[in-house]
Amino acid sequence: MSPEGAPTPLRVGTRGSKLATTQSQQVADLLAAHGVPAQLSIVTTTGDLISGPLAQMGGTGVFAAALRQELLTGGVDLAVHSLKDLPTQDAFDGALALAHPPREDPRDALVARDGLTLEQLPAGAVIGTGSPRRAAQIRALRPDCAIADVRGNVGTRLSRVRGLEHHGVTDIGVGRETRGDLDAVVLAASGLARLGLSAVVTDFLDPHRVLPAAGQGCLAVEYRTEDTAPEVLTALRALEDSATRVAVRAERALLLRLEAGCAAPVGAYAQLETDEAGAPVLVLEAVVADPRESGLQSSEGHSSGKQGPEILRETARTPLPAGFPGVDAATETPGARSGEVSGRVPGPEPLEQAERAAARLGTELAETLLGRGADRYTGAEAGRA
Ligand SMILES: NCc1[nH]cc(CCC(=O)O)c1CC(=O)O
Repeated sequence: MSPEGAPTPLRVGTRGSKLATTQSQQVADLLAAHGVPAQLSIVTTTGDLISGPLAQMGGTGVFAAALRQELLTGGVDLAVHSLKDLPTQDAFDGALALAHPPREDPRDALVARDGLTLEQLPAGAVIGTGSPRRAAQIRALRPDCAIADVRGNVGTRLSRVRGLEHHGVTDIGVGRETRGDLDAVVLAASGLARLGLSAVVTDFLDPHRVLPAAGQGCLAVEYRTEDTAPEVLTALRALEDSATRVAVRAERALLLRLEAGCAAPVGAYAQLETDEAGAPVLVLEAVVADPRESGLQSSEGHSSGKQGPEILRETARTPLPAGFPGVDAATETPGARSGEVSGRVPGPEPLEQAERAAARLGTELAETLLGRGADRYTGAEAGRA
């Protein structure tokens, strides 16, 4: 607020891509609906000017780093990220924190020619993706199909599918000769939905068969812990979803323990369930794939290996505090529920307790995977694949 009381719009930092500005505007609109007028402030990075294989120069983390820098130095008041592109390491000693709006569709989506599903694609079909995680899992299901390395924004990728050449015609970097050269591409369902493009999806892939990236489908709103205005904190709390917060805590703890970056062949998906007695349980599924048989590595080109890559798969679960997430932990006071939890020693608040359990779950599942040799495929070396 200015001294006169007229609201100064909050500056919401965002990347400049159509997907980024669309989803950031959705957050700005939510903030406005909660009484905090907000406008986008596009943060351009050197990475945005390069159309080459970004994953090989350190991945999408470079975009997040530039946004975070702008937030830390006060150039913007908030930053909106796709959570899956946000590095897991906290390098800022608590100077920044995240609010988590409810997760949207976590699934990967196949966009194929002629309305085909993954199952219906003919043998020899070529499927485009730049993600070793998607490539490996798709190859495991369809070892008779080939993978093509596809990069670029959503429009560019869609234009590679035969019949969808009209997408992305104004994008820089899409060559006329590569339009329509593939049978299908795989993209995040949430990204397509935010752009109003869900109708192009021909097969929503079961998230238990093709595990999404940690945090896929989630936006994260980052803010400074020291000097964010109280009315902004109130608005952020209103768009916060505790079930999402706890699920992604488990997924990202797994990633952190595996020392895996956003380009690593790791899938992780956590969901809140209830056990037979109706008590809340967090279930975490994870895969670590061998990227060498994914068909993405250049030495192989379009891989034609007879069998798909090795996939390490594990599932683990942990109980959560009774009542979670039905209670609004943000407004709860420790004594408020003492009637319901009689006989229990007063402990940390349910949300905090749930987050700790989630982080432990992720770390322990990562250790199980490491015990099975997952370090062969993740970490500094393999993450470049
Ligand atoms: N790596 C690119 C990226 N980062 C975030 C999304 C949108 C989905 C999301 O917010 O999780 C996408 C597009 C895609 O993976 O198809």
